[in-house]
Amino acid sequence: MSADVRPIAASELTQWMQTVSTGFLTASPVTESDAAQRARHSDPDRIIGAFDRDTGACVGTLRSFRQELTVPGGATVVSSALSNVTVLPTHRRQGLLTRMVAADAAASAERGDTVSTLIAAEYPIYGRYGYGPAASITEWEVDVPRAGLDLRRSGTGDGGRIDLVDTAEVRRVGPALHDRLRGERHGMVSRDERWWALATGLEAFSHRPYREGFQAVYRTADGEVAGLVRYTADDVWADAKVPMNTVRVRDLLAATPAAERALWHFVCSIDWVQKVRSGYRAPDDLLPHLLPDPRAARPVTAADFLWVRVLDVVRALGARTYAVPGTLVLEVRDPGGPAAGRYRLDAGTGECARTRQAADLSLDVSALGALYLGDESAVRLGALGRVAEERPGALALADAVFRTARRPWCPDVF
Ligand SMILES: CC(=O)SCCNC(=O)CCNC(=O)[C@H](O)C(C)(C)COP(=O)(O)OP(=O)(O)OC[C@H]1O[C@@H](n2cnc3c(N)ncnc32)[C@H](O)[C@@H]1OP(=O)(O)O
Repeated sequence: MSADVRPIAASELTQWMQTVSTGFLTASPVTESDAAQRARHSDPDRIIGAFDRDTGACVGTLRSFRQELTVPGGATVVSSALSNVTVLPTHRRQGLLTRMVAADAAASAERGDTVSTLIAAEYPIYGRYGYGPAASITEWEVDVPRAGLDLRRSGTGDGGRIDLVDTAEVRRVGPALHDRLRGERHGMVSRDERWWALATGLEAFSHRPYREGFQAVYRTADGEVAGLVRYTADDVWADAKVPMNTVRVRDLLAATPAAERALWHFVCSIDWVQKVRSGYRAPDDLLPHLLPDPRAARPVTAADFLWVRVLDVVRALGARTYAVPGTLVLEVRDPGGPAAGRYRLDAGTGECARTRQAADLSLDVSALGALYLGDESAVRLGALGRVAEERPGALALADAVFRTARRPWCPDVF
């Protein structure tokens, strides 16, 4: 079976979306109005399909879009974010994904994007294309009775207040709060107006209906919005009328430690709620330690999450800040890719440039992606044979230079 890989025509969008749906094991049909919605919010040149030459059917999909990724220090770099990657089970392992990624990477290089990002469905897929796991997540389940919070009274205890709000208020205050937070937290990615419309049910695809929930805003004593939580709850009662409900946090943004504490205490002290699922948080999230008994928060998922592929090493390394000064010469392997070469990073000034000096470390571009946001340790990658030390002491220096005090956090699936 041979196939053509190319940007799709507008008339092929419904079929393309149906292929995405099938690839993601969703059986519900995609409608013309779903396609019209997707068309309104996508760049048509960046929707790629693989088409079977015998049947003309769309058998593979990949879409990219412009995203801003916050790097250590608070600056952002432009990323080509990959999404909706599927190949039908009838056409898998024939190299279609490889061809679609190559088509998108060529366009990305032409645009001059600094990195490419994605949320990997499965670990083994993307390393071969130069992506490295750059930010991990942990989800906790809080056993509310064990947490030891005072469930008798509500209130923040810090002069701030929490109010339940409607979704329109979330759309009104959410974007500015998110922008404030992503200016401080590396690993976060931009959200556009459409993101908020989908998250709050203003828009929805028919094959992916919106789930109604609750939302609350934290304001400081001065009335400034400093936190937001969106959550859903189930309605489960066990025998003997024991409430067994679980709250699932869909989004919790807090610009200050006070807001973070208040919002977690709020969701962990709602009547009838036995368990709180935190959603995907950074592995060093404060949640467990905001509870009188941190052991009440049990990690239920700990995994890689955001993957980064560095495309332009000079711009990528020049955009972030570094924990300590020091110079490192990196030999980056990227066969046939744009990142290949030798680079000198001056962590003191934050400057990075191509060089002919002898390398201190050599590594694949995927290992550079893993180091980029400060989540991974160069020493650990050295022990795993993924970074080679060409000058004694260079691994330890790279460890100190690249690591960050807080771990990166990407709260969004895209
Ligand atoms: C960013 C996102 O959207 S993540 C979502 C990814 N999509 C999914 O997981 C949906 C279900 N899976 C699929 O649709 C497909 O199996 C895909 C897209 C993962 C892979 O598509 P394919 O066309 O089969 O991949 P392709 O044939 O190009 O594979 C290239 C290489 O990757 C390997 N590979 C591909 N998928 C996997 C996998 N899931 N696990 C391990 N190896 C894999 C192949 O074996 C092949 O290796 P080789 O070059 O050594 O022979």
